[in-house]
Amino acid sequence: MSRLADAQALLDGADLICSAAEVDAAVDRVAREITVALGDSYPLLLSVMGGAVVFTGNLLPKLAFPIDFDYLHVTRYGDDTAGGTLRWISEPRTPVVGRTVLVIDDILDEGITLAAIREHLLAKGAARCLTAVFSDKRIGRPKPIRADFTGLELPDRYVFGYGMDVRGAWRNLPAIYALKD
Ligand SMILES: O=P(O)(O)OC[C@H]1O[C@H](OP(=O)(O)OP(=O)(O)O)[C@H](O)[C@@H]1O
Ligand SMILES: Nc1nc2[nH]cnc2c(=O)[nH]1
Repeated sequence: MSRLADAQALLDGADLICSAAEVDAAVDRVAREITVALGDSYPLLLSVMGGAVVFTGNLLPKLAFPIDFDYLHVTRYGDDTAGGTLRWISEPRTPVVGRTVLVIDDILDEGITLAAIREHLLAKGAARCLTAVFSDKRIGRPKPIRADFTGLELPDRYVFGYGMDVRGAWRNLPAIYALKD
């Protein structure tokens, strides 16, 4: 099959688990919560590439207070559906020393990625490191970190859409889908 046909077959065989309207409502709520918590602190927002790109792009215009913005890039899934070793691809260029930092990511699954990022930023001198995730997967096991702001809880299935890929595809979907178990 071609890559195009492969990608279409993945979507056709998946379940819609969260509509675009539910996604948008969750992002609105998270934006309000972040505004209450951080509106006076001129935070540095760090988006975790590449999955957080859609959440970040929708969240930022809803924050009506001054922020600095930068990104970092780490990955541990690649095109796979199971996580491996965390790889740092790029560090934020903006110094974090003494800053209130808000890390923005698309999904908290086992929590390994976000816990490592938080530890790294605090070790580099961030005064405070908060985290906002678009989604938190109910994995039924303890995680090494809890997000300070969470959009949606998702079932323990491999999900995609709204920034999250399946075999590299479909980050551009406005709703959330899950592969069949
Ligand atoms: O909680 P964990 O089990 O550590 O998984 C969460 C991470 O997995 C995804 O990144 P991925 O490694 O797929 O990179 P990507 O953002 O480029 O897709 C996602 O964007 C999170 O950063
Ligand atoms: N696309 C995607 N990335 C993930 N990273 C960790 N869990 C997931 C998941 O369920 N889907």
